[in-house]
Amino acid sequence: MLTIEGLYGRYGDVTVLHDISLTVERGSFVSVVGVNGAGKTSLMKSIMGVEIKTHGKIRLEGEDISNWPTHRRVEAGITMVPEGRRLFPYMSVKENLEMGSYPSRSRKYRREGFDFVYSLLPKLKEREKQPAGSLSGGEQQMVALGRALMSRPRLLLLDEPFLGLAPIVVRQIRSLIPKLKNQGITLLMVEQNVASSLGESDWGYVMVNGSLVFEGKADDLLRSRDLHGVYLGV
Ligand SMILES: Nc1ncnc2c1ncn2[C@@H]1O[C@H](COP(=O)(O)OP(=O)(O)OP(=O)(O)O)[C@@H](O)[C@H]1O
Repeated sequence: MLTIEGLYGRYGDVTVLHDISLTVERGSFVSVVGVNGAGKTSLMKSIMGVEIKTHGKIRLEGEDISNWPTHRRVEAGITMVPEGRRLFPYMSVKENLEMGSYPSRSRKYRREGFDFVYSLLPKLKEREKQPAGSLSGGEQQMVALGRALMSRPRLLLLDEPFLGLAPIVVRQIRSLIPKLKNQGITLLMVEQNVASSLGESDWGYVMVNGSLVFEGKADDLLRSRDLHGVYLGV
């Protein structure tokens, strides 16, 4: 679904991503884990084509999208749930969801988007008239996820979806992952929370200082001493 080869990313003169190569198989769930400042968000932004200047190849189902503008990448089926959710707090849940749809497309298309999101996240239907800012952190994360799903993505990027959430809410969000996979959605998640992300994923990468330093089956990585070394410095 997604192949990245020899990717470098920079802000101005400062290079923060170094020679990244990564593959996400269609229908899989892949995690990239790393500590604060490792470059996880920069990787997500590179795939979406926002903010960061990149050099290297990004391919979606074999097609080179490296130089495509962001809107074209979204139309091709990639969407991102950004770190910190970035909701519009004074707008209703429904209006926030609508922001993830295409105003230019038919009403039927939008209705189908809502049907899809509400079938996966029924609680949002109950809350659709409520201002998004009045919801709990976990519910807001669901709205951010729902907004990303409105465009019916093939590849969903999740940037630290568990940040600041209570363990019970983390479990609720994790339980959605198999449902998303059942809908044919491929997932790439970046997280600091190793247990919550790797635990569910098919394949994992470990990022340190803007480079991917190990990869492997999630279970093997979770047991590896190297991973503990990255996190604990031992
Ligand atoms: N817009 C920007 N301009 C300049 N440098 C940036 C910008 N955004 C991030 N950086 C730098 O790039 C590096 C990687 O940051 P990034 O946000 O990608 O890391 P991260 O792993 O997502 O961290 P966090 O968990 O804190 O979100 C850091 O050194 C950061 O200071």
